[in-house]
Amino acid sequence: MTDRTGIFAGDDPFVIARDWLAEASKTEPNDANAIALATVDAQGLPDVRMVLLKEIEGEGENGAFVFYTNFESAKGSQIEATGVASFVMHWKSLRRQIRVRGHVSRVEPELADAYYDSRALQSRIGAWASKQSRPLESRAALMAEAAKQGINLGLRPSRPPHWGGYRIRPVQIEFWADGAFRLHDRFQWIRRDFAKHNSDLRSSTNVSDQSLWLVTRLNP
Ligand SMILES: Cc1cc2nc3c(=O)[nH]c(=O)nc-3n(C[C@H](O)[C@H](O)[C@H](O)COP(=O)(O)O)c2cc1C
Repeated sequence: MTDRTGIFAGDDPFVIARDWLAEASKTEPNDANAIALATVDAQGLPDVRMVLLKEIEGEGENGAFVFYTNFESAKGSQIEATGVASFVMHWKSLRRQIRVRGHVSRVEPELADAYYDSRALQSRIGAWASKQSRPLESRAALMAEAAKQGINLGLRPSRPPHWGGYRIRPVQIEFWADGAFRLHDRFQWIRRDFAKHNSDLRSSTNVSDQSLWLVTRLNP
């Protein structure tokens, strides 16, 4: 049992996350959907950068977070090698954060095509022109490449094979809201199947409880 009320109330973390993001979209000056996405490299060294969260999909078993990028970028290589990522989003205007850890897979090509096609033409051309995260001789070289691609690709470019979406299926989601005197509220949602395989969490799982998530209030 938890004493979850107000902004923390609800049976599904994806519904709560969507509500919080909708609220933040009204109060943030820009990019309320920006997330700091963390991955690890082959040495286990963490890496982090901002990306834009493009979708909070579904709920329950089917819930997920989606962003788009270049598969051959540093983050792309790290995700392809490890299959995991985490992110945090923080809204200064609301004084709230959401943290997510999970498994990552590519979104279906048809879905990525649809999102790609919805973008501005210059952005679609940019996805072809940029070899994201690899060295670039000069800004002029990038502009020349974009101009060249623009001529070759025409007005309806297809999605580049190296560009698409990643879907994060969380094993853990935490909702945090600022409280007076640093006595913040924190609620951690952990997938029960994940908790069972994690020795630090196993003791807190109730085998008779069939719900998908184990929800725990944490000390600030
Ligand atoms: C607010 C903000 C939003 C961004 N959104 C994206 C994005 O959606 N996708 C992306 O590939 N890069 C995005 N970037 C750029 C990334 O932070 C990063 O520079 C780039 O993806 C290369 O990262 P990597 O070398 O770790 O792969 C964004 C940057 C900022 C500051």
